Amino acid sequence: MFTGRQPAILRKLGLVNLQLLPRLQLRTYATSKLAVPNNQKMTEAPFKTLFEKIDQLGPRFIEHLSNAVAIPAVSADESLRPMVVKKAGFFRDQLEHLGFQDIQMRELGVQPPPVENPKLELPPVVLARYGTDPAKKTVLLYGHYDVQPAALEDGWLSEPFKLVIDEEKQLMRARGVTDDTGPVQGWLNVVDAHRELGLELPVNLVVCFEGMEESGSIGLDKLIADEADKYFKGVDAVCISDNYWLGTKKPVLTYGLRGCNYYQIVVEGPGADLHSGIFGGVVAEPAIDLVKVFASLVDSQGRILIDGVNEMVAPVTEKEKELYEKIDFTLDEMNAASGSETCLYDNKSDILMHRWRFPSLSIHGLEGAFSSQGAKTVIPSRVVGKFSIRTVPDMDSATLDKLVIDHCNKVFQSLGSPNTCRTELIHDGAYWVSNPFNASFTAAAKATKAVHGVEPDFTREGGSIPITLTFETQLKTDVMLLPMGRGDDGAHSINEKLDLSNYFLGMKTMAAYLHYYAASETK
Ligand SMILES: NCC(=O)N[C@@H](Cc1c[nH]cn1)C(=O)O
Ligand SMILES: [Zn+2]
Ligand SMILES: [Zn+2]
Repeated sequence: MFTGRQPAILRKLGLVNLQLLPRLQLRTYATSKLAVPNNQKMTEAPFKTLFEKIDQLGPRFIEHLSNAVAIPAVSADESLRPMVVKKAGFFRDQLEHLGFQDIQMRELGVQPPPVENPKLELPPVVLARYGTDPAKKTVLLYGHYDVQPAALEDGWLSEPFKLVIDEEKQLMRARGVTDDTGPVQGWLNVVDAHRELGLELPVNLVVCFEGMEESGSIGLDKLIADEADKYFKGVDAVCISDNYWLGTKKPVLTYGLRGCNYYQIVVEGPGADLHSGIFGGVVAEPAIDLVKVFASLVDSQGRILIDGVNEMVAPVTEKEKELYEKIDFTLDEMNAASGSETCLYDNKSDILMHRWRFPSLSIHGLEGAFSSQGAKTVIPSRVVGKFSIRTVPDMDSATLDKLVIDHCNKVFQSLGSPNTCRTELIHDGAYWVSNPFNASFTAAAKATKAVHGVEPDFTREGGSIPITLTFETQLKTDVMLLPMGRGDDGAHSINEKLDLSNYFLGMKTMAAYLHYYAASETK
């Protein structure tokens, strides 16, 4: 249990909802089983001490996270690029302070089109290593320090770039707490806890933190390919903590991701925005053309209507069907996470299959059109529609691009509009499916059992981490996804949160994973 000093410390940091402050009690997230594994190496580094140290350093770990999320590092917003760079510096400073070596801020050059500012520099990739002992295994930790956009007026309960602790719900709220600033900070805290104890890390670490993940990891593929035999030489396993449990109670380990091809449709016409009373019914309106193209992409049941797309999807096998039945998940959990009863499917298997192994098409937004309160009577002269397709085995990315662009061109042609329309890919990232039967997954499963007292479910994820497949193929190594947050954390949404228990138990699981992996029989 934290001491009575905690609330004052947190108040000084401005971390709590002040009305709730007098009742604030940070719990110690005791593990259900403080295992000392039956392995010689592990008994030298008993978890009990390590886990107690993680709890004891709680205020420091929350303060670091609070400082990190205060930097609005939104990679999709060109005007905020200096903030993304600032956040890279924030983590570099911590790495330095923690004794990491060979710290490099790798520049990736100018961001390729489509982009507003043709001279916009990509944010740096932060590389660092901790230890170079040839007798130890080497684990590469990948994470991203950029975040999705967020604005108070979208419906946040508090400023999105200010960490607030909700004492009643025992959670932290801010953009990035779960995706992916919390887990990135968590890894550094694990190193911090070892150092505070004078406890040697059981593995060498290589860190790769990027600032463009939420915008397709532009530029990172090349760096990884270039460094596979240099900076990343000798990496035995890659661990990524950048996804979520399926539900809210049971920890999971993840062996699959969907890919994501993100497109924009640009429709242009009149020379300027026009008065609809003067020009309405007289000029061809770009927004009308755009919604017609949008409407041709997908139906209200989520079926993709672009010829040839569904035909690329690998068929469902009987063996695969059994997998879904074993997963701990319910329609109620799905509804709770979406805050609605809008699910298109009424049973677990269909939900999981449509989340993990079928493609989906989402319409994200419309740039250039009136979107404020009130009733402005304008005809926008140029609109840009944004949509993406989550991809799955065996879809081919280049073939998909061609099918999508041909489809949009064909539909626009059929409108007979004098406007112009072009569809282009903004960025893409590959899907990834791996085999969860390797030393890294086994170590993570043991760590989960030791910390949470339950065996994890093995899941796939509907989201994407564009660089995952690149790590696997370029480094010729196993990649394992070890999520920290829960399925209802609201990543990318309003009021993104990370439960305090997930932050603390997550760090303990990360720490235990490193120890179990070090002790495994693989090197
Ligand atoms: N936590 C992973 C995540 O949120 N990934 C993003 C990555 C992305 C962004 N654009 C395309 N892929 C996701 O939306 O899945
Ligand atoms: Zn992420
Ligand atoms: Zn994300």
